[in-house]
Amino acid sequence: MAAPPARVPPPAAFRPHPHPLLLLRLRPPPARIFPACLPPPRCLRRLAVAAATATAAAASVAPDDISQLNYRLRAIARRRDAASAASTSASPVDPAQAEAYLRMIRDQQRLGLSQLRGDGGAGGEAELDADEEGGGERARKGMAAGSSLGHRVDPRELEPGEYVVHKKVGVGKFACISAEDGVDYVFIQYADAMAKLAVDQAARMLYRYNLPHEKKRPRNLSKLSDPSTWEKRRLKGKLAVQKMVVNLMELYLQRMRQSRPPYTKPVALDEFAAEFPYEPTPDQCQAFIDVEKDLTERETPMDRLICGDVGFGKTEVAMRAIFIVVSAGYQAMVLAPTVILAKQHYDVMTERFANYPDIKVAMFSGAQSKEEKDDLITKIKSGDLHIIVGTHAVLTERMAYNNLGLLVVDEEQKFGVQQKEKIASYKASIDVLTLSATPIPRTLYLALTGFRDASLMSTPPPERVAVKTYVSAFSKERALSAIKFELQRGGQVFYVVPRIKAIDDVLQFLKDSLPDVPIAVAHGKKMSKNIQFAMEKFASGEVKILVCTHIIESGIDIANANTMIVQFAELFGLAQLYQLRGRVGRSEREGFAYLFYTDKSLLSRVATDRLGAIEEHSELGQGFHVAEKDMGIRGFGSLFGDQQSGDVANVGIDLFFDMLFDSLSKVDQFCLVPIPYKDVQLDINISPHLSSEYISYLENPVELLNEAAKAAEKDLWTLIQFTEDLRRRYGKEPRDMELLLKKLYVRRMAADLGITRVYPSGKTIFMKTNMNKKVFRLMTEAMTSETHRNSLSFVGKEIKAELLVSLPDTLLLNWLFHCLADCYAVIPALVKY
Ligand SMILES: Nc1ncnc2c1ncn2[C@@H]1O[C@H](COP(=O)(O)OP(=O)(O)OP(=O)(O)O)[C@@H](O)[C@H]1O
Repeated sequence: MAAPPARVPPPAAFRPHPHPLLLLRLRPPPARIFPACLPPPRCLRRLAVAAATATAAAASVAPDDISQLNYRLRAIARRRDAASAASTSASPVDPAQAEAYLRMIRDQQRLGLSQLRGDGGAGGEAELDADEEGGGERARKGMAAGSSLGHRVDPRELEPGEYVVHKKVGVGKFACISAEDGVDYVFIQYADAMAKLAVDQAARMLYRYNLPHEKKRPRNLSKLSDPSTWEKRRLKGKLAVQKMVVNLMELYLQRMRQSRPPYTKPVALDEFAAEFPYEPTPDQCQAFIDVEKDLTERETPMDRLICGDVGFGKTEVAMRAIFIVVSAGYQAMVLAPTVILAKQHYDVMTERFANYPDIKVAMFSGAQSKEEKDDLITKIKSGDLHIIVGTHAVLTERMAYNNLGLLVVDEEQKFGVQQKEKIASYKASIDVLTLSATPIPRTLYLALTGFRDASLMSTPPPERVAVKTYVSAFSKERALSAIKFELQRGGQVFYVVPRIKAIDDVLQFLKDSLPDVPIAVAHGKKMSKNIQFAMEKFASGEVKILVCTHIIESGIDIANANTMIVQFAELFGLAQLYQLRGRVGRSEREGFAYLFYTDKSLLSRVATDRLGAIEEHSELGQGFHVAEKDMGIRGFGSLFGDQQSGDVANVGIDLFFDMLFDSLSKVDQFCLVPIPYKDVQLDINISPHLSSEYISYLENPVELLNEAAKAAEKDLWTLIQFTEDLRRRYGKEPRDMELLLKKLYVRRMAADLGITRVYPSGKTIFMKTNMNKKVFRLMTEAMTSETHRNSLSFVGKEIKAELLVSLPDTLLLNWLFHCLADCYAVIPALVKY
C-alpha cells in the first residue's frame, strides 16, 4: 500500500478577520468521534498506521486552502460565540422567524419614534416604509415634529458660521440670508466658492452638520467644483450606516433566538393591580401591557427598558412584572445602584406585597454581617425567599438561586463594567427589566431604532407640579431663605455638594445659621449602615436637612423633601443635575431646586451650557430632551462608538440619522436568499479522477464520495466536518481529491450566496445571482482580499469577476474557491437568514 498522504495540522495563526459582523450560519458542528462517513472499526488498525505516518509528515506541510478556510470560519464562529453570551442555540434563524422579528422591530421603531416625538404614532408608518429618495425626506419631516434628533433645517434659524450639509454638494458653512430681486437666498460658503440657494429649496436640501449645542468643526469643507469627492464621502457614510443596521439586527436576532415558555397570567393579577393606590397614567398603563405581553405571550426572555422621567412611577411597572413571575413560582432579583435605593425599594415592595404573605421579600447588601448574608443565601437557595432586593452585592459568586426568573435593574448605567457584564450574562437565560430615568444616549438610540424593546413613560402622574429651578451664583442668604421657606411649610431639604471635602464647611454654615434644626450627613465614604441610618431618620422626618453628595441622585423618593440646594452645581453633569432635581417635587407639593455655581467668570462653556439646559428644561417630562442635549454637549462620540464617530463626522449627524432611518426602513433588503445546492450550475470543466492508489487506500470509496456530496448538499458546516473527519482518518488527501472537495465547497458557497450559475468567458467569470446590489456592496466592502474585491463588479443580475489573464480550469476553480470563501466569510449574519 502506498504511504498515506500527510495529515495537515491546523494552521498556527491566520490573519484575524477584521469585520465585526458575525455569522448566523457559521456555527461549529458538535465534535463527532465516528461520523457516518467514516470507515467501520475493522479498519482502525490500518488507520492508526496511516495516522501515525501522517502525523510524522505533518510538521513539514504548509496549511492548504481548505484547512485555512475551515479554520477561518471556525475562528469567526468562536469569536461570535464568545462575543455573545446569548448564543446557545445552534439553529440558524429561519426566514419566517426572521420575518416575524423584523415586524417586531418595525413596530417597536414606530412606537419608539412616535413616543419620542410625542405625536401619538400617526406618522410612523409612512416614515419607516418610505422609499429610497423620498424616505429620508419624509423621515426628516416626521422627526421634526417634536424631537431634535433628525431635524429639518429652517434656514432662517441658522446662525452665521453654523455648518450645514447639502445632500448633493456636501459640507459648507452658512453665511447669511439675503434678498435679491425680492427673493430670499441662503448663502453657503464652500471651500472654493460661495453657493446661493433659494430659501425654500434650502429648507428641502439642507441638514445640520452638528447636534444642537455641538460645536464640532468638520475636517474640511466640500468643493463646489468637485462633487465626486462628496459623493464618495456620502456613499462611505451610507455603507457604514448599513453595516451598523445589520450589526444591530444581528444582535437582536441573536437574543430573539433564546426561548422559554411564556408565563401564565396569574389569576390574582387584576386584584394586585387594583390595590395600586393611584390612577395609573396612560404611559404606565401601556408599560403594564407591554411587560405583561412580554412575559405571558412571548417565548423569548424579556429584555425591556422602562424609560420614564424621574418620579413618573416606574417602580409600579417593575412590581407588576415581579408579581407575574413570582406567582409562577420563580424568584425575582431587584438590583439597585446604592444601598439607600435598595433599602427604599425593599420598603416599597414589602408594603406593596403585604397582602400576599406567601411572597417573601428580602434585602441583601454589603452592609449586612457575614452571618446575616449566609443566612439569606441559604434561604434564597432553598427558595424560601421570593423577591431579593439588593445592591451589586447580590451579584456575588456565592449567590445561588432556587429558581430565578426575573431581574429588575434600576439605573443600569450606574453599575461598573464588571457588574454590567454580569447583568448581561443574565439576559441570555432570564427575563430582564431595566428601569431608567435619563437613558444613556446609546440606550435611547437603541430604543429609538427599535432594536431594543422599550416602554417610554412621558406622562407625569396627575397633580405633579414642575420643579421651579433657579440657577445663580452662590449666596448664603439665598440658600438660607430657601431652606427656611421649606422648613416653615413643614418640609425637608436636600443640600447637595459634589465633593465630600465640601461637606464640613456646609455643615458648619448650617449649624451656625440654624442651630436648632436636626441635620444629617450622607456620602459614599460613610459606612453603608451609617448612610442607611441617616436616610431612615430623614425619611421619617426626624432629620430636616440632609447634607449629601450625589449619592442620593438615583431614585430616592421622599415626598416631604421638596427643596434642593445644589452648591458647586457647575461640577455636576447634566444628567446628574437632572436626576438630582428629580428628587424633589415628587408629590403634589411644589418643589424648588436652587443650583448655585461658584463664580460666573470661572464657568467653562460646557458648564454654562449644562446649567442653561437644566434651567430651560424645567417642565415635567423633559428627560429625553435632556438626554439629547447631553449628547449635543458631549458630542456624537458619546452616542456612537469611535468608528461610527468617524463615519458621522464624514457626513454630519443629521444626514447620518437620515440614512440610518432610511436604512432601518429597508432592513429586509439586506436579506440574501440562499438557493438549493442542486440548482447551482458550475460551468467549469473539471472532473478529477482519483488515483487507484488512493481509491484502494480508502475503506469504502463510493460510499465516501456519496457522503461528501451529501455533506455539501446539506450545508457548509457539514462539509467542513466531513473534510476534517476525512483528514483525521486518512491524512491530507491527494490533489485530485482536494480538487473534488474544492468543487463541492465552491458549489456550496455559491448556493449560500444565492449564485445560480458560474461560467467563465475569456478573462471574465460571470456569476448569476439573486443577491441585490446593496448586499453586494456591503459584502465587497468587508472583504479582506483587495485583489478579489477590486476584481468584482455588479452588473444587472450578475457578479462579474475580471481576471488579469484567462486561467486554465484548475486554477479557475482555485480562484473561485478563494474569492467565494472571502465573500462567504464576510457576509453579515442578517443577509443569510
Ligand atoms: N399614577 C400615579 N399617580 C400618582 N402617584 C404615583 C403614580 N405612580 C407612582 N406614583 C408615586 O410617585 C412616586 C414616584 O414613583 P417611582 O418611585 O415609581 O418613580 P420612578 O419613576 O421610579 O422615579 P425615579 O426615576 O426617580 O426612581 C412614588 O411615590 C409613587 O408612589
